[in-house]
Amino acid sequence: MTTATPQRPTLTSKASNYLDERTSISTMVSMLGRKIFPDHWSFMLGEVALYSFVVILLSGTFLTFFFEPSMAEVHYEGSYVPLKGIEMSAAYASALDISFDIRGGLLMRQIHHWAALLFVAAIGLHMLRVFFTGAFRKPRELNWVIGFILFILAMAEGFTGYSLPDDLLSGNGLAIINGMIKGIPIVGTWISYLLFGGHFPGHDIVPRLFVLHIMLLPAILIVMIGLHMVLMVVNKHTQFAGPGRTNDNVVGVPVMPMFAAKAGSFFFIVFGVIALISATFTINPIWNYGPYDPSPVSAGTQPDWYIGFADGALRLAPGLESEILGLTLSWNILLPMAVLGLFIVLVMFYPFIEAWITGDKREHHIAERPRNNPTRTAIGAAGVWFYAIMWAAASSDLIATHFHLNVFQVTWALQAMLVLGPFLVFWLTKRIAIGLQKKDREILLHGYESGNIRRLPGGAYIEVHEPVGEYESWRLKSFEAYEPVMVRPNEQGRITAGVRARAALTRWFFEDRIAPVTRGELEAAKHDDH
Ligand code: HEM
Ligand code: HEM
Repeated sequence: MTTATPQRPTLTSKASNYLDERTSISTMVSMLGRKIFPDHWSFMLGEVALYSFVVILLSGTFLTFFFEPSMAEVHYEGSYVPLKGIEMSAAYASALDISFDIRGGLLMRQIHHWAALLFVAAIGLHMLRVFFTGAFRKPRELNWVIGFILFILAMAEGFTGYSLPDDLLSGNGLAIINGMIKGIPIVGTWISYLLFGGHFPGHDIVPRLFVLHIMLLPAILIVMIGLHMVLMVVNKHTQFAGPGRTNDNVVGVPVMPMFAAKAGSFFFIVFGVIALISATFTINPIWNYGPYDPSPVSAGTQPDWYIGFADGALRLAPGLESEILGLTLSWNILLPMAVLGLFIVLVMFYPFIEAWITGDKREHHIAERPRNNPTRTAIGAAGVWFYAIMWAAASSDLIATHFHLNVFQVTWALQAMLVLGPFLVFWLTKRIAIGLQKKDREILLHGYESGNIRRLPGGAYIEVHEPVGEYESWRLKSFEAYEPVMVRPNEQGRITAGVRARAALTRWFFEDRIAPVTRGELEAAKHDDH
């Protein structure tokens, strides 16, 4: 008989015991390790956002070592010959040094910039995925709001970063912001004075934006992303319908080891793709633009893609001004600011607005197929259209020059598309979604059309339908019934205007609703097919 010799503790086990005895971290690690993640390609978008943020942090830290956030005037003496001896700010000179005289500097600038572009794109698509699958419904409304704040913070990070190198483009961007601020009646001029430390452009804006860009905003972003992830774990992830997947379970792979291995490798893929793009495609060649000078106005320039919608909104606003009590009201600035503000508030609080309209207080853990909620999908499509037109309008001059059109006509066409387009897109999307629902109903009840026509002994012709597979049938059947809210008098027995408005909205939301297939209908269909 042999006795097992006790194994000597290894250095790692000793270290982990030491840590665990002092922090009880093992409980958390094992809980998190057992967490289940469902699998669907669209859940990758949030991950891309997360990993590109890590790339931004790494490259941004590198840039901070060499960037000089100062608007003190210097004469450029670096190795880029065309700008030699030119007067510029220390910030612009240091960004040129990073590009030409610091080893790996240009690649890092490009990695930082490309990662920022990808970051905001991934967030935008992630947000659309969450919206169109209804993943923002109870209990995830708060995480939607946190996510939306992240989106705003990301745009603020992008704008402040873009303004740091103090080249002609970043200066033009700041000039637009200055104009917008000054357009606010009464307080505008004062706010501009405070922000720029005197007359625009002043000498303070770059160091101020630098503090925001590398310290305050990233710190808030990191905390909010942490909160976003904690809430995601607490609420559990939604999953698409399938055999064995219910509102009360999550089917997928555990974090340890499968998901962690997958996520780890995916991080390196995202990093690799960003590095490859950055090594091969120029972004923001500031040496071509020259230092900022308020007098030259460059034509055909574009902001980073995610700021385009704000620029476009300004271009589409009618050039109206009125004077009240000696105050000039610039509607060309106030109107787009009000419309954008309203748009942002509506998107941010959409989960609460929809829940109020539908009166739905249930928890939802199954991601909805966009067609199964035609009104929401149509609202989303109309919103995307509205955003896309404002975004396209940021290039109205380029559209005109490229297609040899009159820039005024391009603006009028875009204005019409901005105002009328959302209604058309809403109607069209809703009809398509309802059409798809009807098709799903048909498939579920009678199977797929096979195109195979048979003649029966009695002479009649029938088309043979192929039965739906088990997985497909789960997908088609997973359709939650929604009911419009009933109008009820309040405690005083009165029907208030609020109740009436809610009733009208709920009717509108559920208009042309397709009811889910019932068990009775399925049985009857089976019987018919026999
Ligand atoms: C810095 C930006 C963001 C990062 C890094 C991020 C990251 C993530 C990740 C990794 C997930 C889990 C995987 C997935 O579902 O894709 C997730 C889920 C989620 N995110 Fe974000 N997100 C960000 C912004 C947003 C925005 C802008 C919104 C909405 C306005 C949002 C709303 C949500 C919601 C509701 C979930 C839970 C989804 C579910 O359970 O199906 N997030 N986020
Ligand atoms: C979501 C977060 C961030 C976004 C979207 C972002 C975006 C940008 C952009 C677009 C630029 C202009 C780059 C160029 O010159 O072509 C920039 C510059 C810069 N960023 Fe960031 N950034 C972020 C976070 C950070 C962080 C966390 C740091 C520091 C740790 C940082 C440090 C810098 C520095 C020093 C510059 C100026 C250098 C230069 O322009 O060459 N950034 N950022």
